[in-house]
Amino acid sequence: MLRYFTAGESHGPSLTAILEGFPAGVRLDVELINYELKRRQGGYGRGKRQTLETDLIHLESGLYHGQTTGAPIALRLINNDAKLERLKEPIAPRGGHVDLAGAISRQTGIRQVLERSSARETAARVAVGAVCRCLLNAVGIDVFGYVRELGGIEAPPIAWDRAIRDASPVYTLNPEIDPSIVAAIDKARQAGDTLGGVLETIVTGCPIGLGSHAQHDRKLDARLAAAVMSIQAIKGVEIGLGFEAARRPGSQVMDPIEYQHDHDPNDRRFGFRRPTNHAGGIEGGLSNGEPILIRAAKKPISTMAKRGPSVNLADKSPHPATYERSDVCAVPAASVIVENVVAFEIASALCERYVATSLEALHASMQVIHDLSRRHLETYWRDHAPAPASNTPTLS
Ligand SMILES: Cc1cc2nc3c(=O)[nH]c(=O)nc-3n(C[C@H](O)[C@H](O)[C@H](O)COP(=O)(O)O)c2cc1C
Ligand SMILES: C=C(O[C@@H]1CC(C(=O)O)=C[C@@H](OP(=O)(O)O)[C@H]1O)C(=O)O
Repeated sequence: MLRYFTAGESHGPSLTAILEGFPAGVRLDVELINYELKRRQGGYGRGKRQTLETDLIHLESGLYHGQTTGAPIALRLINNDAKLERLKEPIAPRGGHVDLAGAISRQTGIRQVLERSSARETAARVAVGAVCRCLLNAVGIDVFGYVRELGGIEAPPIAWDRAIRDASPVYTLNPEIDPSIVAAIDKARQAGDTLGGVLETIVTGCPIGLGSHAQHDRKLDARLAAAVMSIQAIKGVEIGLGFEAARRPGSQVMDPIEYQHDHDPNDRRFGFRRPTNHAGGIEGGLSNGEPILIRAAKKPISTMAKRGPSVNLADKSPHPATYERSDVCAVPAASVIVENVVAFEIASALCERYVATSLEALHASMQVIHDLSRRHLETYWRDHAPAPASNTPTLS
């Protein structure tokens, strides 16, 4: 199992993450990690802060000649806009933020709680996820995300192609590609308002059996949902059809099972095919070999230039919520964050399933378990199939 912690305030000197349990022998691709960090900083609608920060990874432990050693990996990101001690205390808590509940429950000012709950922290989580991608890439697992909807406008379907995704307006500041979404963000900004959206992430190449059917906190869907829900401003998570499944009869939800006899012996699905993937690649808490589909809803940014109603905490009189420099839309950034927290959860489930303390051990263990499963499929039901006229009781 992998685990990580993050530390750091939004305007403190730096963000730190410590990742533990990561296998030895993985070459960490610093360019890939910095690319993910850069993608998180992008997208149309972000505020001035992203022009001040240049998120570059500092790998401070757990490496020897560029390869992981199996020891905890410490990751650090420097905040250019570090000015925590000079920032003013907000007087009117912002709805939708930790401000009021945090200050009351911790007996502090608002500043002490908002600095830590800020989504600046997600830079550290993306760095952790990007490290995990280095492991996933080595075993043929890919995690890919995109914006599905923004401000109620459906984004054009995006091909599963990185070049196309990265050229999309939701990841760049190029307004020509999807003018309606860009116009909606501009309109919200002019009105002092903000926009949310819907994100989709797809994991391909997952072997069958990540997660657990046997214990609540090890189910893969539960772990993914918790991880995605823990991202700032995410308010809904669906796997596969999600809420749509509740509206359909069973016959339009259950994915048929088919078998391809002439499949490749190394096929991670052992020849089984599902013509639909309404389950989103997870059944009974286990990955089933189909692409894992996760959808997340991001609420609009709560800090609005037009300032919602609040209360002055000094005299308790009505007062507009404190406004600080803020994003108008961070939906594209949230998509990158979802991808990377998902990458961590998949890597963690992978290390757990294959008891991997090194990349070499992971490869070997994946092969051994694959061969074992093939043999099992060939022999178990041949040896255990009930006789045609058997009296074996069935449930009725
Ligand atoms: C990438 C990203 C950027 C964000 N930027 C802002 C921002 O500039 N201003 C703001 O008020 N909230 C922003 N948020 C949302 C807040 O962090 C979040 O709403 C807040 O911490 C309260 O948490 P909750 O919405 O999960 O309850 C951002 C969220 C994400 C994921
Ligand atoms: C700093 C980041 O996002 C910040 C997340 C955030 C919030 O309240 O969540 C508020 C803003 O902070 P600031 O007031 O300093 O501009 C965002 O810029 C980042 O994503 O790197």
